[in-house]
Amino acid sequence: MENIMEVKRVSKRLKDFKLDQISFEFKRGFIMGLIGPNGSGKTSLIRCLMNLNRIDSGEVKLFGMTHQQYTREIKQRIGFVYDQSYFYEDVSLKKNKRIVAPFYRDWDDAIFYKYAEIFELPLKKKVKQLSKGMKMKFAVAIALSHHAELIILDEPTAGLDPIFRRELLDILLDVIQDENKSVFFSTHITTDLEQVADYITFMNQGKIVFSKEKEAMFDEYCLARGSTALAKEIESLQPIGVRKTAVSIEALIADVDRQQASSLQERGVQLQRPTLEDIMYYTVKKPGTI
Ligand SMILES: Nc1ncnc2c1ncn2[C@@H]1O[C@H](COP(=O)(O)OP(=O)(O)OP(=O)(O)O)[C@@H](O)[C@H]1O
Repeated sequence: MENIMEVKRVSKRLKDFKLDQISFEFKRGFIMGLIGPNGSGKTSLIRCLMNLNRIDSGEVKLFGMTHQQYTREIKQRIGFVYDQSYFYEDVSLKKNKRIVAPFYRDWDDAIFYKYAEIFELPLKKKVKQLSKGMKMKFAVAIALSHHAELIILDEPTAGLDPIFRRELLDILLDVIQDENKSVFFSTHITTDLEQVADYITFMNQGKIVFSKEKEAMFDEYCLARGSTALAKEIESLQPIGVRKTAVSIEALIADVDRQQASSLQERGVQLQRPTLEDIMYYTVKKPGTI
């Protein structure tokens, strides 16, 4: 499958913050999740992808095109859900839809009304009268209504209740049933990514920590647990991060081979598959802190 997105050594300074040499690729037909702690640069990166932030150096290619040459064409082919509501607050949903639709060459009213029904959108209400979840649903309905090949969402599930969230994730999964389409979204809710993402891109302090296929990422890491008596054994494996209490030690380890694993288990170390949250926590956590 071809790349729908190619980001090469992208840097962007924003006062005292810097996106630093960001590189990753994303294939058509999949879901990629973007994670990272607060302030790691997820929104800034998404703004670069949308050309809302002009990059200082490097290259962003979407559908094989750069914004410098083809920004209008690129934006036609992206359904974008921004982290702030960008609709007219004092205007009804229906009117907002009428304002937005003409910007898109392939706008499809039938799809919009299909989602309006699924989401139970109160089309006559003003945007300002909607709950946060409803605003998000409206933004998603708009993003899905112009046959976009790539849907980019900045924290779409933030502040949504579990039912809304599950519905939205199902819709994103539904989008990629069409192999031509892809979804790229940032989130803090790592379990959402465990459920739906095919690829994970992890940022910290303006840099990419990794960008990997999800299952390959899980295969690479392992969580080791034991009593403090096993601390030396566990620490000799040069863990990425360690958490100690008075009685136990837990550590995230990369690239443990089978032989090492069985010898650790024989000595009483418990090994298990980490969650995405474990991987994030131990990678970001400074050594020596609790
Ligand atoms: N226009 C700007 N001017 C100056 N600094 C900025 C600007 N936009 C973002 N920043 C800074 O860049 C850093 C990264 O912010 P960004 O919103 O990209 O992070 P994030 O990973 O999306 O965070 P969160 O998870 O909290 O939403 C922050 O320190 C922020 O203050």
